[in-house]
Amino acid sequence: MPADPSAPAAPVEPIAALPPPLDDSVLVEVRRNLGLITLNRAGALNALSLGMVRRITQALLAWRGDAAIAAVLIRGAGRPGKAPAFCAGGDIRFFHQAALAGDPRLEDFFTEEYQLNHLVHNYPKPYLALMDGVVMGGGMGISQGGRHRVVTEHTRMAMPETHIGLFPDVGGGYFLSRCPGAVGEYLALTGQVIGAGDAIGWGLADCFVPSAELGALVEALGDQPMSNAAQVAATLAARSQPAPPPRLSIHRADIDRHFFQPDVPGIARSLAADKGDWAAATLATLRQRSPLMLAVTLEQVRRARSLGLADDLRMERDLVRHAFHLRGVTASDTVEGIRALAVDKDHQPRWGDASLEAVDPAEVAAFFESPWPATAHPLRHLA
Ligand SMILES: C/C=C/C(=O)SCCNC(=O)CCNC(=O)[C@H](O)C(C)(C)COP(=O)(O)OP(=O)(O)OC[C@H]1O[C@@H](n2cnc3c(N)ncnc32)[C@H](O)[C@@H]1OP(=O)(O)O
Repeated sequence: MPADPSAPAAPVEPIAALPPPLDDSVLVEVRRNLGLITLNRAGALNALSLGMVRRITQALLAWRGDAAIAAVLIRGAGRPGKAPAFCAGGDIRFFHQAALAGDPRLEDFFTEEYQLNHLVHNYPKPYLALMDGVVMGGGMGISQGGRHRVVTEHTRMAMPETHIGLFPDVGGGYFLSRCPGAVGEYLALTGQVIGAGDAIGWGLADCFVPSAELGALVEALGDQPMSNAAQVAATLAARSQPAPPPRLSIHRADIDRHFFQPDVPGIARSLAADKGDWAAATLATLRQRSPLMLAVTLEQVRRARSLGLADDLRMERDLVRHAFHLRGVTASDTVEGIRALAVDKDHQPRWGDASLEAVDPAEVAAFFESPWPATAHPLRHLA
């Protein structure tokens, strides 16, 4: 069974002291002054396991104080003949299995992944994320805090968690709520996939490099002596190109009008009153999502707007604990959502609430009550 949340948490273990994983799911190498991390689990679109989170964390901590390392770059290994993937998020099949088995590594996963997200955001050296292909969920968590977020023509970016009855975690509240207007609410609730142009336009990426140029970029960064951030930026700028035009930005006024409504039923009513095709498709998407987790997600993004990263991650750590346990594991919309998408693959989740209107506001409020006293919160040490 998972640990009793009211019990004092064990002291936080220094991550650097953890043993490395036994497999090659993350490749870590140094090329002259570049620390290079390659997610190497292409068969699962580089979805993150606990071992991968630990290995990335270990490398970043080791390089943080290493004067020979001028920059860090993270990328995803590809599959021959298939579209590239950076990272499709946390390993949701593991979440499902571990939740049903009461495996305590599920709790460790979220604590350590959120710590890693915080480390990336606060990394003192240039951190480049090559977001070529799928970059979703946990993939966003290890890239959004980076100084140079590179997108390509293959980028398929999303925080798709409401699709699996979850909410956009890994700092999603923090970075989505910083998008312009109500774009954060829109992306969080719908899980809409965006490409390079919209990602740059909405502040979720910094520059565009064609996918075929990424190999040369890595070579250039790893071949030359580098000692400062300006050299890294110049090497990247030399290969950057103008981004392709955004596709969804034409809907910005509608996004703001509908997604600034006070609650999810209000957003649905506003979309229903709009006779356009985009509004109808967007409403249809919302109706497929977990009503409870839509309500939680809207509240999360709105609270996060006035939170710093550390407080946002602490809030998300509370929320993720509740997502699996507040209703009991077997009645959790998250467990059900993962089952439908990735385990049975029937794409027919049976959510706990019959409609958007049926969600109990008191239950939503309970998600925002921490299961831990502040002195025992698993992320109490994050500043
Ligand atoms: C704390 C962290 C939280 C999170 O990050 S929550 C997770 C957020 N991410 C997601 O919800 C994305 C889940 N994945 C998908 O929705 C789809 O994949 C994609 C849209 C990304 C791509 O779809 P397509 O191109 O059709 O590929 P495919 O056949 O679904 O995936 C190839 C293989 O990769 C596995 N896989 C993909 N994403 C994950 C994941 N996040 N965790 C574990 N496995 C994953 C699949 O199951 C499959 O595997 P097989 O070939 O054995 O059926």
